[in-house]
Amino acid sequence: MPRRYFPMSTDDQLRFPDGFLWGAATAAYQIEGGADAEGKGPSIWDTFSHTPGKVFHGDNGDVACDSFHRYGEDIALLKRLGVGSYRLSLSWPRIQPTGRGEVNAKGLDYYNRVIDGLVEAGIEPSVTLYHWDLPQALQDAGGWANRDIADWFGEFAAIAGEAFGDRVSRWITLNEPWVVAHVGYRDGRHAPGIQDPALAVAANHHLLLAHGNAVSALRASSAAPVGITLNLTVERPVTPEAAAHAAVLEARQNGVYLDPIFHGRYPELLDGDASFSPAAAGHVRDGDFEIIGAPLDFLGVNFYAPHYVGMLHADGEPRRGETVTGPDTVSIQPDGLPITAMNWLVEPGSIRELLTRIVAPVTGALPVYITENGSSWHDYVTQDGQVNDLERIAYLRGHLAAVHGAIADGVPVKGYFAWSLLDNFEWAEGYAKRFGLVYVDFATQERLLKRSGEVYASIVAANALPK
Ligand SMILES: OC[C@@H]1[C@@H](O)[C@H](O)[C@@H](O)c2nc(CNc3ccccc3)cn21
Repeated sequence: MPRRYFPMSTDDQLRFPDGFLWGAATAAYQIEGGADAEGKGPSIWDTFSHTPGKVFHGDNGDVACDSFHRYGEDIALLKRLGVGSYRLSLSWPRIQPTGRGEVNAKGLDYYNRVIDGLVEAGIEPSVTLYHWDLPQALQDAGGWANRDIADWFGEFAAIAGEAFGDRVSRWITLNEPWVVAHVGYRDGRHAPGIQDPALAVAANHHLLLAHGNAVSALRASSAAPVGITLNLTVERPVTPEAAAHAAVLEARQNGVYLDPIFHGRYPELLDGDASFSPAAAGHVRDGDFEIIGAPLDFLGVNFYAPHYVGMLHADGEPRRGETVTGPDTVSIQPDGLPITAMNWLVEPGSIRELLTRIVAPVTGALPVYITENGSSWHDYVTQDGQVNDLERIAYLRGHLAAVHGAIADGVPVKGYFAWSLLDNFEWAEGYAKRFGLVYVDFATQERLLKRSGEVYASIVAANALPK
């Protein structure tokens, strides 16, 4: 990969390339509330969050950050941050209450208000079509395990493209299809809460078909660039013996999306493994890879933390910091690395490794956006009304420096979206885990810019990271 030179740093700061896109991200179910407002149909997360035992503390997204009503406050906060773009997602059941056919005009009206407000504020709308909140009526028809969903999603994409395509600056078809398939259908920690590897591997393939149909539908209805967002993993073997296992884990999470999209096949490393490879499970039909491989304008990458993996000791006993993950494998929490409130490791160099070792060899000159990166900490408001989230600031600075390093290595990273603009509904963790640059008091819905938000705003304004 050619090393790209531009005056990227001076003695006291790391300067990002001119035109680098700074943003912040959210998702519909996590911030909107208005769960049944103005004709919105139920989503699988409405169902899941109201199912006892599924979400911490019994939390749900009925109100969330009340952005259905307070989107103007959110836009004002985006302006305060000075970001060039806001990554939001559309609630499919707010636009199509049953996921097929009838369109809810009031649902379109809401997103028109938000998108018009962003455009008026000079902030580019980066719109994710699907961020996990499937219409419940489609789940009742099999959800992502039903191959017909590829057509249902294509229809939804066409509606969105025709309604908003004249003002959207970039489209993301899916957010993290791996989580949708494997956390929703394999381990069941997320909606729809299914634990069935066969359905998970089917969903893996149908999500890609749906993605391909959405690319075509958006191309027909909007001039804006189109991409997909993948949560790619960095698996670090702690011994040479664990290297093969690490490669399999990366194939199971990265390869099952990167390879079909960019290489027209599933990972050879998974050949014969019907529980992870849709090809081995018999889901691939003639013409599928032509649909899935629709050329993209960019790749979105979500990344938070690396994983360390090793082999179980001969005595079969996991050591301190080791968790058994298979007959002879363990995941490892290395000593000495900070961990966030989500128990995720803080190791900024891993995002540079992800971009240089895993992404760039596949995407080449294709633009890459970090569509999510951030951290959760035990934030609180001090007596003098501040949130001094120093750990989040350290995480942010470390990861931006590493992204800067990847750019210097020649990876064409064109933008960075902080996760998240707001503290919000953190899926199965409910409101207990805060990722926002803005603190939300859920009792009053008051928003308060954290110290990290102030620091991010200064980085954005300078297009540089002070050393
Ligand atoms: O958990 C933080 C965010 C979440 O709020 C976003 O909606 C979602 O896009 C997101 N993805 C990840 C990374 N991947 C992941 C892996 C397993 C379960 C959940 C998320 C983190 N996050």
